[in-house]
Amino acid sequence: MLKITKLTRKFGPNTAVDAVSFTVEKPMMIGIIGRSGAGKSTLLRMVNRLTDATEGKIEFEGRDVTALKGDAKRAWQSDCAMIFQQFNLVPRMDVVSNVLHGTLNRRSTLATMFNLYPQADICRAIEILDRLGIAEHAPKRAEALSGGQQQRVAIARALMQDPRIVLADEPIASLDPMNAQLVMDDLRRIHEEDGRTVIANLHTLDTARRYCDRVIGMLHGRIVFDGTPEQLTTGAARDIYGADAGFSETSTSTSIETLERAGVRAMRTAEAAI
Ligand SMILES: Nc1ncnc2c1ncn2[C@@H]1O[C@H](COP(=O)(O)OP(=O)(O)OP(=O)(O)O)[C@@H](O)[C@H]1O
Repeated sequence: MLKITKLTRKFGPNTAVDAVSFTVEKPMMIGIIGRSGAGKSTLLRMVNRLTDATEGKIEFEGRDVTALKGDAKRAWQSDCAMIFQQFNLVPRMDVVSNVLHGTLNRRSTLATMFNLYPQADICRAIEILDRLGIAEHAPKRAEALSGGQQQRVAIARALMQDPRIVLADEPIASLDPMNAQLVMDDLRRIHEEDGRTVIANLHTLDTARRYCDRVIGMLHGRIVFDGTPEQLTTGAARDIYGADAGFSETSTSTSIETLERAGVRAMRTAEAAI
């Protein structure tokens, strides 16, 4: 369904992404790992068409995504929603309006100017927030929510676009371990329950191993590993991080503790009461 061929992005003399090729045949959850500057963000931004490729091709179900312009490009950006490390919400706007922003690409300028949202969209936004366990925060300003809650609002905004692919650029890098787990659980559910492909840049090995069906490792803009979590041995990780024999996995660990599902549910219930 998604085919990336020799995708390259140069910034002046620096090649951020260097002839990257991979194919996603069926919906799955993919983690992209690698040290800082390996090219992970640039790769995701090219897939979403936020950044133009210098060379190479992106195809989705036979369609050349790299060639899309105007409305067709915006439609593609709805099909592959993006989630960012810093949530990118409008802080002073209420949660439900932030979620409704996910429909921006298919609304008229006039409707956007006057903040006119169809009733059906408002109901859907609340349903999505409810599914993510944060419906009770719908009227609050986004800035009043915790980081973990804000990232779940960002996920809700992405789901509002009904995307085929969800691209997440370091979605848990700013979160504490418990909230990181909630967000990763949500991304996994979005894949399993909705059949959406999730591609997430992750800065820690343990998260990639635990949540992903497939892990892609990048080093200096190139793919140096593409396999299952089981194939991601310490030796393979050492190659990805370009580390010497003293490489330690703990330096790439989030220490996400294994929280019992009941514990997570208890936290969600407590949050609902706030
Ligand atoms: N807009 C830009 N202009 C110039 N250079 C850039 C730009 N964006 C990225 N780069 C460079 O491209 C390389 C890859 O950056 P990128 O952000 O994709 O890496 P990354 O693996 O996502 O790293 P991090 O985890 O730190 O975000 C880096 O050398 C970076 O400095």
